[in-house]
Amino acid sequence: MEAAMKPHFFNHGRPDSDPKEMENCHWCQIRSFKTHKTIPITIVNEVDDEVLNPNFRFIDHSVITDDIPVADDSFKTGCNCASDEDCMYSTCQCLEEMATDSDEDEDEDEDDSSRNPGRRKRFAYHSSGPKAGLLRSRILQSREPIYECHKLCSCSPQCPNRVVERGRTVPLQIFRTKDRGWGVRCPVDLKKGQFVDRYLGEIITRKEADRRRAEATLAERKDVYLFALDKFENANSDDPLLAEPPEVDGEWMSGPTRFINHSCEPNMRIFARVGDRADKHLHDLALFAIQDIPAGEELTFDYVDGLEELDSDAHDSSKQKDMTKCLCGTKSCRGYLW
Ligand SMILES: C[S@@+](CC[C@H](N)C(=O)[O-])C[C@H]1O[C@@H](n2cnc3c(N)ncnc32)[C@H](O)[C@@H]1O
Repeated sequence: MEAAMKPHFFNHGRPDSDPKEMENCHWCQIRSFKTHKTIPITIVNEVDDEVLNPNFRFIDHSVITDDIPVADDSFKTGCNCASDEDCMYSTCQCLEEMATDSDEDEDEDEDDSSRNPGRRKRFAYHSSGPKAGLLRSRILQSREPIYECHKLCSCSPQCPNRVVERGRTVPLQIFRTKDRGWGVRCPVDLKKGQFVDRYLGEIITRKEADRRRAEATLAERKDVYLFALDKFENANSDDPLLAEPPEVDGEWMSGPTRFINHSCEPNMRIFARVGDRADKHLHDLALFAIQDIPAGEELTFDYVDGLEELDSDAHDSSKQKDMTKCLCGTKSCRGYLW
């Protein structure tokens, strides 16, 4: 690892540095992100001599491939709330499809519908006090999508309904585990309901994802990095992208979340987050802490969260021989990843 870092720390930045070498350097890639000074991504290996695959590239936003249509700006709409505060209430157009209002939320400590009966908070987050900006418990326990304001809305970038939109706010560290390759931890404490980061990658058609799966020598290896954007999948939809949703491939380009390992007792969960509803098929995969996570604890999520077929395969002895053994080490470990 030290040898791999040397060219970066001694050469990159000099006027005579090889631009190609710098382009392929992981440290140059992560240092180029505008968040690097305040919330850096770091890479450490205190276990062995492994380095990250040199063909992997760090990116700070997903790359939409040419085959994926993006809605024309004329089809996009934002809310026209008069103030940022208005974006918390059911009157905000961005929240029309949020399932229910917040007064059903047991731990909602700040709902003012009793004081102000015409206005019911509907957005996904707590709005004030120590929990401000954290996902509300009812949503945290559900698998409901999160609808947020975005850049075409009339509200400001500080709008309380733009948590994922504003991006990662905590540093992350990629570290070498003893038995599961690389993993990820956060050097600061995370709170239950706190947004951590998006899962990034190349956004490709399902057809292309199937082609890549078939091309990979071991299909299981490829599946590890492919996530379908299927929250709104509807086989009968006239919209081909909802009938056959795209997938995100994080194998060769992604952010730090691509190195997060699986646990059968995870401390995070992925939520579908929608910005502009015209681009629903391109919803974000947003990772949130589902419990308080102390600084330095490994971050994990359940790779088969809600996928009953894979879950039952893990208990089927005839299928187990072809499955990857799970080493999460938790009490409720299913024994196999997939
Ligand atoms: C998305 S990658 C996570 C990063 C990976 N550890 C690496 O070094 O690139 C998924 C792969 O990590 C390993 N992995 C993740 N969670 C695991 C677990 N609970 N038990 C065993 N292996 C795991 C498996 O090899 C799996 O195919």
